[in-house]
Amino acid sequence: MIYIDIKLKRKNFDIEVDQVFDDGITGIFGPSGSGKTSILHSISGLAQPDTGCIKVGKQVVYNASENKNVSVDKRNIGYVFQEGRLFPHMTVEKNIRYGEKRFGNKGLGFDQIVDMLSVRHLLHCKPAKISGGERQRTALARALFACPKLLLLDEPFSALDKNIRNQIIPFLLKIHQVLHIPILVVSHDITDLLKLSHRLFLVKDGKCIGHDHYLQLIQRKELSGILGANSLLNAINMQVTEVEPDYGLRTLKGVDLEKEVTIYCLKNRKKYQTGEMIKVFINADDIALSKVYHEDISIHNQLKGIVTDIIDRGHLKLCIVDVGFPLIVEVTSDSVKKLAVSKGSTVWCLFKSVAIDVIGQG
Ligand SMILES: Nc1ncnc2c1ncn2[C@@H]1O[C@H](COP(=O)(O)OP(=O)(O)OP(=O)(O)O)[C@@H](O)[C@H]1O
Repeated sequence: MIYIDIKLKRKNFDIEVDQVFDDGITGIFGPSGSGKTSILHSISGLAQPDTGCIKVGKQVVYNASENKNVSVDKRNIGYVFQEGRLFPHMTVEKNIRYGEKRFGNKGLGFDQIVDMLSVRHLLHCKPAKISGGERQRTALARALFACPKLLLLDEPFSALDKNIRNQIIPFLLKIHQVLHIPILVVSHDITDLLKLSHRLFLVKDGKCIGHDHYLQLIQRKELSGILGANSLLNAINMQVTEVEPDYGLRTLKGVDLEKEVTIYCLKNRKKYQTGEMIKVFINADDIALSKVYHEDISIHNQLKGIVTDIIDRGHLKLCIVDVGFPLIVEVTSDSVKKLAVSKGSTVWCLFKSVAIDVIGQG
């Protein structure tokens, strides 16, 4: 847990945050200049709040009233910046081992970290000779080797293209699975954040305007300005149950759901194996609604569900359909009227097997 109750003067406004972050992965999202980095800097010790208190796990790292301000290197917090900030004159190995001298290593061993982040083959290279994604993995390995109690990631993907981002995300999920430490990630791309976590912390003008599950946040009309500008995304944990090698068609089963949900996915880029845990992403506007099941149709996925909520977005409506998990479906208001869909209606949610994006969970 991270407890943060601080005030910090900035040029155009004051940062005022009074929040508790759980031990999961939290995505921090907000307009440029809204104070996201200032909040991470306050937690890490790179900025000193004017008043308040910050506690990371059991350790009070800052308390203005007691004049307590633990220095950056004693806070045991891993911080990974946008461009990794590796030492250019050191090899990947020396970069990773750098934290050891200052903090010691009481957590994962060098080999375990190197294998977890797949950087063993790079150990003798200098940062200039490796790719952006490899540099970010090295920066993550260096942060982990210092055995942090908390990991802060400030725009860790922004210098990377989409394919490389999708390669880094499974490493972050794996880090969280293995270490169970809280991770706060700042990104201007909500899709990246949702690939990592459902929990979002929304910031505007230095204040928290929402800190909740994505599904709860999109239901709040006043947040549509900040969240509505982005394509809404469904993110579901699933397991591969069957692989059809000839067609690349995979059957995926929902994990920890009330009822079994099977969807079909066509992904040839990576060969996922039966039994593998993956995350599945479907854009809300790639899903169509129907009041009937269609026998003769090429669309592979038709999930039956009950509409639990309809959120008004002007000429668009967000239908939340319980198909075993809450599926967000974006359709025009006109379609909702034509189909006479309302709360409690039974509907089929249709989406093509190619409309699904998938990342492994490591
Ligand atoms: N050291 C500082 N002293 C005073 N004001 C600052 C300082 N650093 C940043 N600011 C201002 O505080 C505000 C918040 O900046 P911050 O970098 O925290 O926002 P951000 O949400 O991370 O922005 P971005 O998404 O563009 O990186 C901005 O208006 C910025 O100009």
